[in-house]
Amino acid sequence: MMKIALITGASSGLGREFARQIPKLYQNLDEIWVVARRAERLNELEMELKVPVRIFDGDLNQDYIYKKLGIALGKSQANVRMLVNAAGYGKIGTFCEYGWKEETGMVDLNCRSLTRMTALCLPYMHCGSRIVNLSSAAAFGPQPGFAVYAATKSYVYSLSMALGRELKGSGIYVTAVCPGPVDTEFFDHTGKEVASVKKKFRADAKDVVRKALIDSARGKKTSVYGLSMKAAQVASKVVPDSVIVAVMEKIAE
Ligand SMILES: NC(=O)C1=CN([C@@H]2O[C@H](COP(=O)(O)OP(=O)(O)OC[C@H]3O[C@@H](n4cnc5c(N)ncnc54)[C@H](OP(=O)(O)O)[C@@H]3O)[C@@H](O)[C@H]2O)C=CC1
Ligand SMILES: CC(=O)[C@H](N)C(=O)O
Repeated sequence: MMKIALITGASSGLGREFARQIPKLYQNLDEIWVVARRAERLNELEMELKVPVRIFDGDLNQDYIYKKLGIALGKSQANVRMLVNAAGYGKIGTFCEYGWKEETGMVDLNCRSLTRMTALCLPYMHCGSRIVNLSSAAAFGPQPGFAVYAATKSYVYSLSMALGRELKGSGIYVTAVCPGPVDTEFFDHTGKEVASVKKKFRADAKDVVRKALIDSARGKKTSVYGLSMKAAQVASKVVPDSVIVAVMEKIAE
């Protein structure tokens, strides 16, 4: 059986950082499989990494990429040691500013494709395998002006928690990674300027990923980087939603 890690969204930001750090922590991997649309970026990553890389360039909102992956998983009798679902995007702005295509596009990539990828890989996962899902601190409460994005991340958080519970006993652990703002290309695609407070306090992708991998190795259900985001997580459990919405609206101004 071929031991692999499969990473979506590996052409930039957090996904690419996972591809860089995973081989340092898991030295017995035969290959790393990377998924994203920009093939040239994935080629650069392949040149950079010492472990063999298999490139799946394609759009996760289309069927063909899952078919290609499904065939490859079966043919190589893959043992998926780690699945990182990092592909995702978010548009800043009110619900009515964007058409349905953009709103449902976020749902399709952030929720649907993550769910489909997880379903595709699970039969190839065994005791000790890890699923790392990129949720966000946005999962901790509704965000006016980032409504659909925050809702998709709540979905990822909820799914990760429940799936982790269902898999209890199988030795497969699921970790929802919930960072605050991280310095990646994510904010080049948000359509609008991000709130200044989010700009000021961006975490480094390297640190977020390092912590996520340690938390995943320890079988933790969530990985929350930084004191302020940990405080936000705790606050979300005790502060009423109406207050959270009002605070998030203020932050977005
Ligand atoms: N940056 C941040 O502040 C935070 C980010 N997150 C989450 O982390 C994850 C990674 O984000 P981040 O690294 O910051 O953002 P980036 O924009 O740097 O990376 C996004 C990745 O998703 C891939 N992607 C986008 N659309 C598709 C598609 N249709 N099919 C296949 N791949 C696609 C991109 O590759 P390509 O364009 O080549 O297809 C890219 O590799 C996301 O889920 C995001 O929501 C969570 C909290 C904070
Ligand atoms: C993009 C993110 O997910 C981040 N947590 C934010 O709310 O800015």
